Amino acid sequence: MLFTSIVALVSFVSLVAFVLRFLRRNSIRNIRGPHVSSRLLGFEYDIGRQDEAGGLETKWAREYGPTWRVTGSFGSDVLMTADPKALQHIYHKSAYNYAKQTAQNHMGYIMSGPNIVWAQGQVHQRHRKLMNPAFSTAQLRSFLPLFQSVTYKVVDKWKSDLSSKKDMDLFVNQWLSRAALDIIGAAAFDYDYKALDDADESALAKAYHGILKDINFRLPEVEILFRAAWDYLPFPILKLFAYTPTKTFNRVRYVRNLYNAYGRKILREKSADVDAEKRSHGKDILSILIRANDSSDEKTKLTEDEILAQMYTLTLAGHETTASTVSFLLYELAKHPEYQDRMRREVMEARGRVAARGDAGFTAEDLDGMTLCLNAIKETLRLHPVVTHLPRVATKDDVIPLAFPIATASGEAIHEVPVAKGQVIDTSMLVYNRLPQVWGADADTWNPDRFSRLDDHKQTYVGVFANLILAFPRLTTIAYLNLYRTAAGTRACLGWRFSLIEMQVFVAEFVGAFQFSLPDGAADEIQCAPAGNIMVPIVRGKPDLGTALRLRVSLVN
Ligand code: HEM
Repeated sequence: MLFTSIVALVSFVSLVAFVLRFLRRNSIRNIRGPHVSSRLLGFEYDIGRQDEAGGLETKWAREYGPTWRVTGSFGSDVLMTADPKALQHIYHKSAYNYAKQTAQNHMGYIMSGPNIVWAQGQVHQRHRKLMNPAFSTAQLRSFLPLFQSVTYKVVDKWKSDLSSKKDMDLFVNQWLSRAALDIIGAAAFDYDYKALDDADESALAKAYHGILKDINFRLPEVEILFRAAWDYLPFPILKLFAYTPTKTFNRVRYVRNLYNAYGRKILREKSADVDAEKRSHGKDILSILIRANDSSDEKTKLTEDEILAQMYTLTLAGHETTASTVSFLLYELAKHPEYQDRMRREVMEARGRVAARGDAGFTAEDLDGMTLCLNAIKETLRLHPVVTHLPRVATKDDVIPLAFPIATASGEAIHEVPVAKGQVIDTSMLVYNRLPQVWGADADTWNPDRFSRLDDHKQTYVGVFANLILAFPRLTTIAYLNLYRTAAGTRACLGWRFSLIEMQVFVAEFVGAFQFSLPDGAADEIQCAPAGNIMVPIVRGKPDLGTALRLRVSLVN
């Protein structure tokens, strides 16, 4: 009742603010686009209710071209785009002119406080400058032995379980998530989450499991409106919403309080002068961050709350993302046994060279030399981007260029879209990653060999890794390939190289030791479901199991 009253009040204030804003100017009215089922709830309701993430947006792009207009919450007009030039413009060329949308961004603040993913403008620049040194290539490569030792733990456990049976069915994503959590704990703050030892005993590991899904999956209508209204409210009011009495917010508060208790203790230990020797040599991300902070001037320093927020954010941003991506990759290998065999031969040949050298494990160069494995990672980031779409808001009037012209409602072909200050633009990495114009006629299918024929330097640069990840500079998304590249630029995923090395280790060790196939019924059971702006694997019809992707695992002969 209390919550409903808050929502009613917030919705009223927001509606007034929205109408005033709407009456001012609208420069995208002539752009064509689909109808949505509710003008009040907007397109987020429709795309959040579909079975498979991205199906609807891909259909829209095929009908209207890679840029279209769609109704957002409270009947607002949102520009949606997957156009490479538009993404490049928004994420690289004019990044600070496109701010994060409060309705979506503020949850990050409620979850972990003033962190780098939430920060904007100059505050973001300050966070990024202090955090960058901890993510240099040399620094991240030094984590390779850690990635390997955690991965061997899973490999040894599975081998031991398989010593008495031919095969077993596992929720592989849950194992990967626990392994990735142990890795980020050790790499980021030299802390052992003990998630692999016994997840039931580790309160933090248990609390984290599936949290990104739980706080975004199929939200009730009233909560969708509540969050949409945040766009129209000032920060001091937004801060109060941390105390919202609903299941979602209770969960967020529980995890944050639990985390704060551990985080403050770790931070105190790291910052204390008692172990100055250890502190000056600590190789974990937090130690590097504290050293960079100590030597920066007062104005640019991170506060204790900001450092704490980064720690929590790195944990959240850095484990389920990687675990889900590798799970989707193993799922694709189960469906493509011929590619799995080729990858395994590649891993075995590399192992032969490692043994001939007398080394114990792969070096970073060995992993980089495994082209088939690398292509499988790129292709999975392309077809199953964990972050499917991100909204941005124009902070001033601008003109967004297009690589692929679109026809307006009056039939005119346009090569750019003028946008007014305040315009919301939803950028779809998922649709970009499936554009036949960029990836070829087979863009909807998983085919890692495409990366042997594609020259990503000829593509419009959108993302770091393979031009894939908005978030991962050139290898993709626009972000990983072009995709990781898209949210690349100023706000590229800071952990993309960390995640890449981690994925290379997981893939080489798992494929070298195990065969993956689909258990009976799994083809119908596995669902890549939308949860807010991320994609999560769940068991169809059983979302309460949390994120879950079941595969059959057997030993390689
Ligand atoms: C497959 C794995 C991953 C994916 C798909 C991914 C995706 C993304 C995306 C799309 C963004 C941009 C978000 C936005 O602009 O709103 C981002 C930012 C970020 N990611 Fe990742 N990420 C991954 C792994 C990691 C890992 C392992 C870490 C940490 C070790 C990490 C740390 C961060 C941080 C700190 C940011 C914020 C950067 C900034 O705003 O300056 N990510 N990531």
